[in-house]
Amino acid sequence: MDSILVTGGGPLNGQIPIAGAKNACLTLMPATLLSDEPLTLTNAPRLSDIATMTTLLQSLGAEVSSLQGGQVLAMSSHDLNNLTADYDIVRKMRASILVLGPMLARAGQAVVSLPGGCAIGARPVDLHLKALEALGAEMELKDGYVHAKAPGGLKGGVVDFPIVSVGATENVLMAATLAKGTTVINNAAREPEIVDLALCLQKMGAQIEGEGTSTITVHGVDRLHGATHPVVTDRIELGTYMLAPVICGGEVELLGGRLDLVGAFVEKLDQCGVDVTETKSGLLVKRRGDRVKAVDVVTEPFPGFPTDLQAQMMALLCTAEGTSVLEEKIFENRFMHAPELIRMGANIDVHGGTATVTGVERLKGAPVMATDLRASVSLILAGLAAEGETRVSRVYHLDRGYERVVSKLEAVGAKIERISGQ
Ligand SMILES: CC(=O)N[C@H]1[C@@H](OP(=O)(O)OP(=O)(O)OC[C@H]2O[C@@H](n3ccc(=O)[nH]c3=O)[C@H](O)[C@@H]2O)O[C@H](CO)[C@@H](O)[C@@H]1O
Ligand SMILES: C=C(OP(=O)(O)O)C(=O)O
Repeated sequence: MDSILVTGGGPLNGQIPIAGAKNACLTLMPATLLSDEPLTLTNAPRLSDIATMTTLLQSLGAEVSSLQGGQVLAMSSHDLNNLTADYDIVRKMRASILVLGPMLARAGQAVVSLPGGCAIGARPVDLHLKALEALGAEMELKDGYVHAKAPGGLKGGVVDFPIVSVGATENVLMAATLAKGTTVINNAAREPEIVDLALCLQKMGAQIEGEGTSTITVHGVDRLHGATHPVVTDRIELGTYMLAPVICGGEVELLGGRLDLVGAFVEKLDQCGVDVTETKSGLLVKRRGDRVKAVDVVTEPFPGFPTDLQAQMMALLCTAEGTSVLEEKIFENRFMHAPELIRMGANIDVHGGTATVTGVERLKGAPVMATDLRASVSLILAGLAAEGETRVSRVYHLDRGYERVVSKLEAVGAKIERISGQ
């Protein structure tokens, strides 16, 4: 197992290019199952999660070619010769459940392994199943698998989500494109990844209105055709690297960065004492003083502060002046980075879904363990600001969501290296 060694040091200066969004690409890829014509995605990120989705789609009979070093994914689902998403693939990645809606819509049946919980929470899929039932699907849970059927095809319906779910909105949005009649999705997720999916489906011939708002209306069509679509910028990778010059000092331009993707996050940065300026190529980030000020953060669905940036924000607030309160409202167990940050000298008190962080002047390097994707990168950010060396182990979590993290940070002056097999 590889680890990453970070030596805390001076300011970071230069440019970091931001990749296409993992979470958009993971829902755009299953959209290929909706059509027998090719779907090509450009600006795809090169990540292990994308490789896992590739394997899953191929196991269902789709052809997926990774071109231009992985930045272009050429997919074609002419024949779906297997309608079972196997446990051995699904268990690796929860986003695998996103093949359920498209398979059901196209083939009238699907068997998908239940993904199970993960380190950050139980993460049930009940909302995915109920939403598809509202479109006439019949569901049975057997031996750890969801057996779904829609013998006469899916029919438009009304979906009322009791809470906002990104994945469930994506699943039912894809399914509704081929359902007979009109579907209304109430309390839909508004994340940029949903808008990106809707844009791609529209290019494929889907009739969708209201994407980016809480009510999405889909008028079903008989078939979808091929399309080419660029994956939207990764707002979580963007937010993560925006924190690098804030934690270390210096000035970094995030190429491809867009303010509309990170509004709530930028608002918090401004309150902390950080300048974020739009440039021709992206966003320029610079800390105003020597040390940021404490700020309270509550995670919420978009357009609120994203849960996927909470760990990284905590790493920053560990060295802020004053006491910050972070409330995690999306996942019940998403503070596993806190004990590791405490090993580096942070002052953090966790009670249920609330973490109180009192800033210290400087963290100290230590061996730490990554427990999930965003926790891993928060420890790297903390290490960049700490005195001495920080070794982050279990970095396979990081490979799920950050491409070329070492070279991107090295390019702006960070002392960071990947060590194989440790
Ligand atoms: C691949 C992907 O895009 N992952 C993102 C997606 O995950 P994901 O789509 O899994 O997250 P959801 O928005 O569905 O989860 C929100 C909340 O709803 C709960 N829930 C969800 C579905 C369900 O059927 N029942 C249920 O109770 C979840 O446990 C969680 O507490 O959105 C999350 C919230 O922004 C992000 O942190 C993840 O990075
Ligand atoms: C939680 C995340 O991803 P996933 O939903 O794929 O586990 C994430 O991207 O931070």
